[in-house]
Amino acid sequence: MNSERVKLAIAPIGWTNDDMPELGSENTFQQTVSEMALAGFTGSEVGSKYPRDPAVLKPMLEIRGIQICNAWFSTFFANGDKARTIDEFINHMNFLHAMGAKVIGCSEQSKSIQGTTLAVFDDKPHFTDEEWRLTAEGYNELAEIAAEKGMQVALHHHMGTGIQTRAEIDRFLAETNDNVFLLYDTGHAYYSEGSQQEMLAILDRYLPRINHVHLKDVRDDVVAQIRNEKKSFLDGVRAGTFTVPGDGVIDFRPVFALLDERGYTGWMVVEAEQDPALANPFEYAVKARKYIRETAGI
Ligand SMILES: O=C1C[C@@H](O)[C@H](O)[C@@H](O)C1=O
Ligand SMILES: [Co+2]
Repeated sequence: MNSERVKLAIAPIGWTNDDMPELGSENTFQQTVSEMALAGFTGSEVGSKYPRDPAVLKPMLEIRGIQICNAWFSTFFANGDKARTIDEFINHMNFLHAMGAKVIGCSEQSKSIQGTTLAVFDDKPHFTDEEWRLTAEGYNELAEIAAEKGMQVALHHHMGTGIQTRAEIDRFLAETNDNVFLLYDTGHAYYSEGSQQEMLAILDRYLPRINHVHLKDVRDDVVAQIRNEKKSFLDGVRAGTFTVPGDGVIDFRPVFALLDERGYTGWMVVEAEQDPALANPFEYAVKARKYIRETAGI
């Protein structure tokens, strides 16, 4: 891959999991960002332990050679919560803008079960036509707001949400304007669709609308257990659904080849939430960095 076009980041969720803050509560912000840099990454997303004042955060990252490339934002358009979503989005966008990020990765969380004890496969929400309309309208508006700052909005397809499956990604991108992008997460695409082929089909079809990439690997045996035993998304994370690229079932070589051939420009973010007591975050960050160097050549 071309390191002029593609930059490598890692998410803090492997050190401290904001969805379950008891996982990795002992890991400090400074340890997290120091280990990211030591493992060879130049970017990060934002975790709950990061100082939220850009004047404080920026120098602490700059000294370690780390840039902020994105931070998760939850939207609630399908619920009809447009005014509150847009207000909070503007604050979030201004923070990311001050940090120099170009992308705002959002997830439509209306009716989401990702943080609950419900079965992730059986109990996921399905939007009505009206909920789809509200969601598309909301994202079109976010994209316009972001463009005023020279930024772009991306939708993170996610297990347990109304935009999880390949068909739901198709519908979202068909109903939104071309300036609404997709945050492509290998782990969620594989987990939802169940195969490398389907995961790659999403990437292949929507590459021109993909402006941010999350690299997660998946443990197939854990996914099978979650499906068969009707467990929740978070049960899966605790049991080890996800791991770093090169440590699970996904072959990342075709992912890197497609991105490279089609001129993808932006960040690839290693994002592998697992229990830090079982998977030492620094060790796994080094493992991921080595695998990417060997398979993507960057
Ligand atoms: O981008 C992400 C952020 C996390 O909070 C989430 O649960 C994870 O699975 C993910 O892909
Ligand atoms: Co992700």
